[in-house]
This record gives sequence, structure tokens and C-alpha cells, in this order.
Amino acid sequence: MTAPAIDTSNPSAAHPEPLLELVGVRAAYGPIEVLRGVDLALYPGTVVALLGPNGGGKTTTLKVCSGIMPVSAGEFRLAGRCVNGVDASELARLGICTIPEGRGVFANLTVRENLWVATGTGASLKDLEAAAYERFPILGKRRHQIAGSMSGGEQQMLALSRALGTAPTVLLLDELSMGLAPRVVTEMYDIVGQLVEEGLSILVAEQFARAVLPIATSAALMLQGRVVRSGDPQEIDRELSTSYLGG
Ligand SMILES: Nc1ncnc2c1ncn2[C@@H]1O[C@H](COP(=O)(O)OP(=O)(O)OP(=O)(O)O)[C@@H](O)[C@H]1O
Repeated sequence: MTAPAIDTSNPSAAHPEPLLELVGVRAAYGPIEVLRGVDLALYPGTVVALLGPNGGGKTTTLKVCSGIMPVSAGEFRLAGRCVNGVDASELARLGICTIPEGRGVFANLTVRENLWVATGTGASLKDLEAAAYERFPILGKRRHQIAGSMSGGEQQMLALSRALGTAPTVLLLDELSMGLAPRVVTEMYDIVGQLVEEGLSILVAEQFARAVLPIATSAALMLQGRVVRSGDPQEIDRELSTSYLGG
């Protein structure tokens, strides 16, 4: 199935349409249903923090949004159009880019070679390198280093640079904080905040709410395959502190 290109124009700034939306989405691994009616909306130029404990369904929700997990009921919409059944490569062409849990860099390739992978979408390696090294000068110094030998933070910078090289409209980030020191997590989320200011729309699944909430436009709490609460990040933060984290 081929979908029309995403129209990100905003006919009414006062009442923008969601860029990406899940309405009553259900999804299953074989006979085991893990998404049981997910409702979620990502508006243009915003960050939605998808929070919740292990096994709540955050990663599976991102898999639906990237097209690698089929929707068994409900609707997955992009710019108002149903894209149920559109495959992952087509969604990538439409501007959806995922950085999976564990970063997804090629550990045995150098920084430069990892960036080369993104040339498949049409950008030149020269431009990709220039953009990556301008944003993250440390990557320029490490350009011939094997990615697997770099620190977790540097690998995450490389993953972000490669993702940005595909000129995405929507970024899906899974557990950006995984395995990173708290200071590096803060730095990475500062960069996510900058990307939103540059116009990207970002859905980020994150177990550590405190890491992402400062830059989130809104937050959604997932438990047992459903979004049980969504809204203002500060309010959700307060509720998480009192209800879910025991104060
Ligand atoms: N490939 C799979 N096959 C079968 N069940 C799976 C598979 N992947 C995930 N699950 C199950 O689906 C449910 C939701 O998992 P998911 O990874 O989406 O949750 P999560 O909120 O992202 O948790 P985590 O933070 O631990 O990754 C869990 O019960 C999990 O065991």
C-alpha cells in the first residue's frame, strides 16, 4: 500500500491537526495482544513523552508508528490519513525515522561509514558529515573510529546524526537514556529540545520520566497496553511521583 506524502502545512495555527495519531490502536505478537486500544496524538513541532514501567507497551507503540508492527484494530494516521498497512520503508520515505532502543548504530563500522548508510535517502556523504560534525564536533574527531568503541553518548550522537541525515519529519526515540550517565542524558535531551525548535516532531518512549519531562510538550502514561493518562508534563510528573513512584 502506498500513502500520499505527508502534508505538514498547518491550515489553522489555533487548531492544528495531529501529525501522527493513534486511535484505539490494538496490536499483538501472535496470539498475545499487547496494545489494547492506544490513543495518542503528536502535534507538529512538539515532543510527546511516552512514559510508563517495563512492559507497558511503549516500544510496541513505536513499532506501530514505524510500520514494523501491524495494527490489528483502530487507526494509525499520518497528517489525518489512515496509514494502517503501509510498510516501514514507505513510512520512512514519508519522513518517519526511528532510533531504536540500543541506538542501532553499526558497531563494526566507523563513524563515517555509519553516516554513509544514510546516503541511501539521497543526501551526499559530504553534507551528512558536515551537518553531523557541526552539531557534534566530537564525531568529527572520531570520524575514522569504529562506532562500537565509542562511549554510549557518542554512539547516541551518531545515531541522531544518521537519523537527521534522512531529513525526517517525525523522530521516534526509544529509551534515549539507556546506559548513559545522567549528565549525558541531560545533554542528549537538550539536543532533542533543540531539534523540536528546528521544527521536528518527536515521540520519545522513556522509562525515566525525569529525563524527558523538562523538554516535553506533553506526556502520556502507558500501562498494560493503554495510555491511561495524558496531558501537561508537570502534572504527569507530580502524579508519577505520588502515585507510581511512591512519593
Ligand atoms: N517480540 C515479542 N514477542 C512477544 N511478546 C513481546 C515481544 N516484544 C514485547 N513483548 C511483550 O509485549 C509487552 C509490551 O512490551 P514493550 O517492549 O512494548 O513494553 P515497554 O513499555 O517498551 O517496556 P520496556 O521499557 O521494558 O521496553 C510486554 O509484555 C512484552 O513482554
